Amino acid sequence: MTSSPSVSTATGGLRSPAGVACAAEQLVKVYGTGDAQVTAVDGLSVAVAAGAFTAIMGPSGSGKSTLMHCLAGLDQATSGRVLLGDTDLTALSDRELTRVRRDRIGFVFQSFNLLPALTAEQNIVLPLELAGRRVDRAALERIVATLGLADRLRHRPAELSGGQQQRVAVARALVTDPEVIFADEPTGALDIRSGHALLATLRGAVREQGRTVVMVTHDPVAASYADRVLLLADGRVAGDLDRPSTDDILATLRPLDA
Ligand SMILES: Nc1ncnc2c1ncn2[C@@H]1O[C@H](COP(=O)(O)OP(=O)(O)OP(=O)(O)O)[C@@H](O)[C@H]1O
Repeated sequence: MTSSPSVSTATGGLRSPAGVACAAEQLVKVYGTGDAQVTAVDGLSVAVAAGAFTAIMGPSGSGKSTLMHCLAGLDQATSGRVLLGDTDLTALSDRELTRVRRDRIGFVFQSFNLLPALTAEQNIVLPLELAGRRVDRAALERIVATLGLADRLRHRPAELSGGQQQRVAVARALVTDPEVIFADEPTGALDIRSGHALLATLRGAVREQGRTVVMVTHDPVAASYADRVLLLADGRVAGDLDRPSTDDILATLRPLDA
């Protein structure tokens, strides 16, 4: 199966950028040199729809993290283009890329990545402070209320459960109102209940607030929260599922894992 022609083109041309939050065009990422050379992403083209929840799945080593890191401007492409809106990230200087990551992208990592010395609230508003932006108290209160964190704001990460810490990380990703939120195994360190609550929150952010979320996951149940599941194998798109069930995902993954 190849990627859906309505959202990506095999030739890498994005004819209609409207509604596309970010895209890879003929993206190649090679690590190392000589015998140690690994092609992690192999000429992949995909467009991620704005206002949608996209999951990226695939066997270990299929290039999921590499693709996400390139889309998020955390890793440099070897060739091809990476677009965030109309901005070609591959054409930016390091300084410009840092600014794009800070101002236009939100991140949620498996390991929460909260600063232990700061309270939950200080962690949440940190990206705004780093960018020299004003904290919009009303927007902050809305995000905090949606995530059920209102009575936890003065606590430090060590005083919070894993699920609460990850909700703080999601609040931190939402607070700058980024164009895309990238989540790397966001439920990997959570128990099942907290994991489902977090996924429901991410899905709510997409459905109710029109946010765009791209999530790498190994978990077919987590991926079933997404509007679209991209399956990678050997650095290429090997499947592209529209609102799949967990069973659909398992059936498509099985031959790739073999
Ligand atoms: N910094 C690096 N240096 C060298 N090789 C790398 C580097 N990062 C990734 N790779 C290689 O690139 C390939 C794709 O890795 P990547 O982490 O993107 O896969 P993945 O699908 O996210 O895997 P996993 O599910 O195990 O996290 C793998 O063969 C990996 O060993």
